[in-house]
Amino acid sequence: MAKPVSIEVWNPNGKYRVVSTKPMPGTRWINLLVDQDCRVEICTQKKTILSVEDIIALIGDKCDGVIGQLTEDWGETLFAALSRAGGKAFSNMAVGYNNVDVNAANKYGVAVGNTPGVLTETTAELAASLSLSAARRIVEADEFMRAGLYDGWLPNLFVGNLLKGQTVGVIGAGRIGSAYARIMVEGFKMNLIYFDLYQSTRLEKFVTAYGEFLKANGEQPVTWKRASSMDEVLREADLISLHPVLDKTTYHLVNKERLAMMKKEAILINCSRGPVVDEVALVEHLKHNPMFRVGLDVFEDEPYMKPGLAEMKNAIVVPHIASASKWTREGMATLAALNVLGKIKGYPVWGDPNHIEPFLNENAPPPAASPSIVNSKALGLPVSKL
Ligand SMILES: NC(=O)c1ccc[n+]([C@@H]2O[C@H](COP(=O)([O-])OP(=O)(O)OC[C@H]3O[C@@H](n4cnc5c(N)ncnc54)[C@H](O)[C@@H]3O)[C@@H](O)[C@H]2O)c1
Ligand SMILES: O=C(O)[C@H](O)CO
Repeated sequence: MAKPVSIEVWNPNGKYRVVSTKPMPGTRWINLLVDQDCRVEICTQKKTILSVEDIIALIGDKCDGVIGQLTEDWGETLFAALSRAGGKAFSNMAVGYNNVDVNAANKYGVAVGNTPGVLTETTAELAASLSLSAARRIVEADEFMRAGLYDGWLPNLFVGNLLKGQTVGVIGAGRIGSAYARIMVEGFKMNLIYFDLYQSTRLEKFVTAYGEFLKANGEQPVTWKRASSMDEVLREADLISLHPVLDKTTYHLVNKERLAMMKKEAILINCSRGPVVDEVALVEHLKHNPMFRVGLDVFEDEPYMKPGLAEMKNAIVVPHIASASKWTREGMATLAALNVLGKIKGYPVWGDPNHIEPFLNENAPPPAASPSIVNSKALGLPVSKL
């Protein structure tokens, strides 16, 4: 795209120019920017993934801030272009920001925003959906019905895994990993084993309390265990869900050797980032272990799947939709816009990215702060006292 050919403009005479590389759900995010004297330009180009050149064309000669997407390569070239245009504000419309070279942003004094918290339960619910779909072979059974193959009930038709009393493993018990763990423990009475670099005390207290409730009511209590290593989780769990950030320490965290550690009939779920799993090794493992199942929302080379994965009946694959609920996506757009607006207006940074609810209350003006700036310390940005 040499020059942006399709742009939707709001508040053309606004003092500040904010570019959004994609249309985003809802209109609150636009109104919040327009109300603060921003001209909002939304790229409506049909191209799904914009190139660096496309985005440079969008930035142009004067741009105060950009709202971008996790599919875009935000590094030296784009932050230099934004800086040349006078811009100091960028936000990913995502909580993950592995597509952003934060050191390059620091070099140009550009704030990097992300959207934590608003997608926690939505993502955890999708991971739970994939867990159940894999355990009970829902997709295979649906295809069977639609193919007209059903000719009556049979004792062994699509027999799957019972989750109750089994062990659920979580790798990365942060916001989403903890929310997923609670769903699977409370909803299906599973026992938890988790591995994280940090202790998840709140999650441990929840499982303990729920176990005490069950015991007091004559039921088998649930248990929790903090594993000393990721391998311990892989060996012990019947169902494992991956929720770490993607960085150089988690790239191919699940590889051929670790897949071999897992139970032959285990279920692996990945709603974090595709490169956390060696997908080539995963396809081989699925081929040689027909009772092993996966549920994948993310892929190593999105939008492509590694050869062979699409043919695997023991794999459920969906196109990176874990945060795709209306409320969450509109909230992500709002947080991303407020990150950019906050930097433009010189607001401080919100002090607690785990409690961003005040920014999502549609009946009240948002706090005069940027919800979540990942390089606020590096840029020496003030923290809100609100
Ligand atoms: N598929 C989707 O649509 C979707 C939606 C939301 C988030 N995500 C991904 O999920 C990630 C987690 O989001 P979150 O809000 O829970 O973040 P978070 O920061 O709250 O949790 C991430 C956790 O990973 C842990 N961790 C980091 N390195 C680890 C390692 N080597 N081993 C084990 N644990 C490790 C951290 O300690 C932290 O507790 C995001 O970074 C994003 O990439 C994907
Ligand atoms: O990191 C994220 O937020 C997801 O991948 C998209 O919602």
